[in-house]
Amino acid sequence: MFQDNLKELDIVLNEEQLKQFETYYEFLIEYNKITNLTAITDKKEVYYKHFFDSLSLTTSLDFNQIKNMCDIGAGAGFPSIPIKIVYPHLEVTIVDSLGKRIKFLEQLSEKLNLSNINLVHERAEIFALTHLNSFDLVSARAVGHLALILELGIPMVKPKGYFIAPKGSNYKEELNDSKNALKVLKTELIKENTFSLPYDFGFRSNLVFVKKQNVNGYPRPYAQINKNRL
Ligand SMILES: C[S@@+](CC[C@H](N)C(=O)[O-])C[C@H]1O[C@@H](n2cnc3c(N)ncnc32)[C@H](O)[C@@H]1O
Repeated sequence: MFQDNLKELDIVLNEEQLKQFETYYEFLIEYNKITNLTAITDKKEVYYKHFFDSLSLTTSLDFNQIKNMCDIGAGAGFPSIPIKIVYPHLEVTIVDSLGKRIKFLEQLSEKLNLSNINLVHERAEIFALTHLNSFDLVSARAVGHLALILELGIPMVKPKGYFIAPKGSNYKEELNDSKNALKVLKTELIKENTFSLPYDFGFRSNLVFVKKQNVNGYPRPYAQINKNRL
């Protein structure tokens, strides 16, 4: 059962939070019939591949010490909305380039009674330019190669703040290909939290980085990022 499995993550949900996850699931499935949000619709799979997987980030850092978080390309809200349900004190900013996903998130936030949440329809590389050094934590799940998401996200992280990249089984290769990005962005890998989702739903690795100091000139315009990855 979801509640029992969450003990692995040191999470105990109260009645209200359990209901929020139920509402999240129901609204996601309903909205998914008219707008493409997720290919995963089976209830157990949504609870583990989306909710549990998102919440797994919380074992990597002490989230009580995190005040604000930016989630790049959250799509249907992963990983930041499940985290926000469990840590309501967090100020969450979601930046997604697809307006229909932001519209879904606006309605979802209302249904879940979430406050202190900013939903921005914008490309991250544009949004970042006006939000440099602003967040305690930035994350991006399933948005692209590690070097790409580091370039989009690290400029927004406060110096000494964190970036978490949830990755799959090819994480070592991506890390290897991101050595230059880490050097240029003055960022260091501090943890590799590897685990398997319950019920054999897959292998995951949450890569935790710390930004050592401010860095100027990033992110570059998207055409440049795409043409010449760091
Ligand atoms: C595959 S979905 C992943 C959604 C969610 N993070 C998850 O794990 O289920 C990628 C999302 O990133 C958004 N995206 C891709 N590139 C982006 C960019 N440069 N800036 C903002 N959002 C972006 C897309 O619109 C999409 O919603």
